[in-house]
Amino acid sequence: MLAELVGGAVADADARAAELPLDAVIAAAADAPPALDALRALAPADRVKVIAEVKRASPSRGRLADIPDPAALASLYEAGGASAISVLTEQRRFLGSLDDLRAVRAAVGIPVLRKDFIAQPYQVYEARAAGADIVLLIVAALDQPTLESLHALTLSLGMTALVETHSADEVARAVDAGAALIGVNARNLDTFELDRDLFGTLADRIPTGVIRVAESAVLGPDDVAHYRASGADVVLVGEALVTSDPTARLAEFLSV
Ligand SMILES: O=C(O)c1ccccc1NCC(=O)[C@H](O)[C@H](O)COP(=O)(O)O
Repeated sequence: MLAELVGGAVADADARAAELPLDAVIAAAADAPPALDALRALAPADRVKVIAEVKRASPSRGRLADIPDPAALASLYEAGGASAISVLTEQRRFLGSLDDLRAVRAAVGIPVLRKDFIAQPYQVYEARAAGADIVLLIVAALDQPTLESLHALTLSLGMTALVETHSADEVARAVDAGAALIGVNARNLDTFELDRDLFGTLADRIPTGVIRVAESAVLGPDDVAHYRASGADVVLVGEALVTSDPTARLAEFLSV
């Protein structure tokens, strides 16, 4: 499934590149207001921080929520205490778009993550041009030279990369790439199996000074408490927020 998702995202990026060539996207990225400091926003604190996700649908769960106004949802997230917003921009299975990202960027003053299946420089430049402060780089989707070059490109544009892992080997690769923000996704992106204990088994392999993000499978405050007790600085939450009252849910999660 991961290979299919990456292939689709790259094909969609190639189609956009046929309309707006790389040179133009590079120029648009250079013209965009500077990226916000995501490492500061997500820095370890006395309490767990939340990256709140705008997520309409997913391959594992199908349609989750309509979200006609992603900017309004993101504003609720910000008012509710989220430290950053994740916007799924993949179109085929998640029903997201770069327009969602632009709308969210215009509505909030906290960092915005482009959550997509990024495998090409074009996608990094268009993230910056659309106002993203963070891009997702999934270790399992990239060979090491590509991971390192996309990471370096992300930093050169003033952004931060959330480098996503799902095994000890992938954490080692993220560290080798110089990641300052490492996520452990509880979801296996091929089988969709969820393992809430995976973060705890890998957290110690993430060096001190690197921000630790527990991604996926937060359904209630107990899951946040479990991740926090295992060393998470930040949790990334999608489904639980878009399928209920996001303000009330965030308050529960932030009180852990
Ligand atoms: O959510 C999926 O089904 C999925 C399938 C394949 C690749 C990625 C997928 N999701 C992306 C994410 O990592 C999640 O949207 C994010 O971590 C939030 O997860 P959750 O809180 O469990 O909705």
